Amino acid sequence: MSLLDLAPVIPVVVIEDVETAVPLARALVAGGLPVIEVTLRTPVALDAIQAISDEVEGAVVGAGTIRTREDADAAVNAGAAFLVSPGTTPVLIDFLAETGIPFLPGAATASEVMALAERGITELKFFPAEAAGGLPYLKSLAGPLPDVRFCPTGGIKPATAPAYLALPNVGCVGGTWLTPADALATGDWARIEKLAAEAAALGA
Ligand SMILES: O=C(O)C(=O)C[C@H](O)[C@H](O)COP(=O)(O)O
Repeated sequence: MSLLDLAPVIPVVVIEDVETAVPLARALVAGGLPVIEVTLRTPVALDAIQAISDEVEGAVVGAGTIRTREDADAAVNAGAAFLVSPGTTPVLIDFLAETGIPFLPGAATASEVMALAERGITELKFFPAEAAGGLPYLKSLAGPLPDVRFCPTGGIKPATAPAYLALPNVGCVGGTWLTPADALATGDWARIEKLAAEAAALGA
C-alpha cells in the first residue's frame, strides 16, 4: 500500500528531547495517526527514530528533512521506514532510490513534478504547500499531470486540511500542528492524542 494512503495526516515532528519520542509517538498512534515523520533538524532526531522504531507498536516512523546521502543512510540505519525531503535534486533522488525504502521527495513546481515523473516517481511531497500556491496550484497540476499524487505539507492547519484531502491528487497532508511545542514541553500526551484523533477523523 502507498505511503499516501496509510493515514489522512502525517504528523511532522521536531523532537528536541529524545525522552519525549516514545510517549509522543504512542499518543499519535493511539489517536489514529500511525505514520510519523521525524525531521532531521535536531541532534536527537536519529535516536528518536530508533526509539520509536524499536518501542512503539503500530508506528510507521520515517525521517524528514533528508538532504544528503549521509542523512538517508543514517535514517535507514536508525530504523526509518520511509524518507521525506523538502525538495529534490538529481543527486538526492539517486540516494533516496538506492536506500530501497519508500520515499516522498519534495516538489513545488510543474517542472519539478515532471522531472520526477520521468523517473517513474509519482508520489510526492508538495512543499511548501501554502506558500507555493496551495489548493489552486494543486488543482491546476491535476489537469495535465493526473497520475501524480501528493502529500501537501507546509502551512496546513486543521481548518484547511479537509479541502486539500478532497482533491483527487492528494492522498494525505502533513503538518506540525499535531505536536505543539508547549504540549511536548509539558508532556501533555492526552492533548496530542486528541489532536491526532481529530485529524484521523478527517479521513473518515
Ligand atoms: O523539515 C522538513 O523536512 C520540511 O520539509 C518542513 C516541514 O514539512 C514543514 O516545516 C511543515 O511545517 P508546518 O508548516 O508547520 O506544518
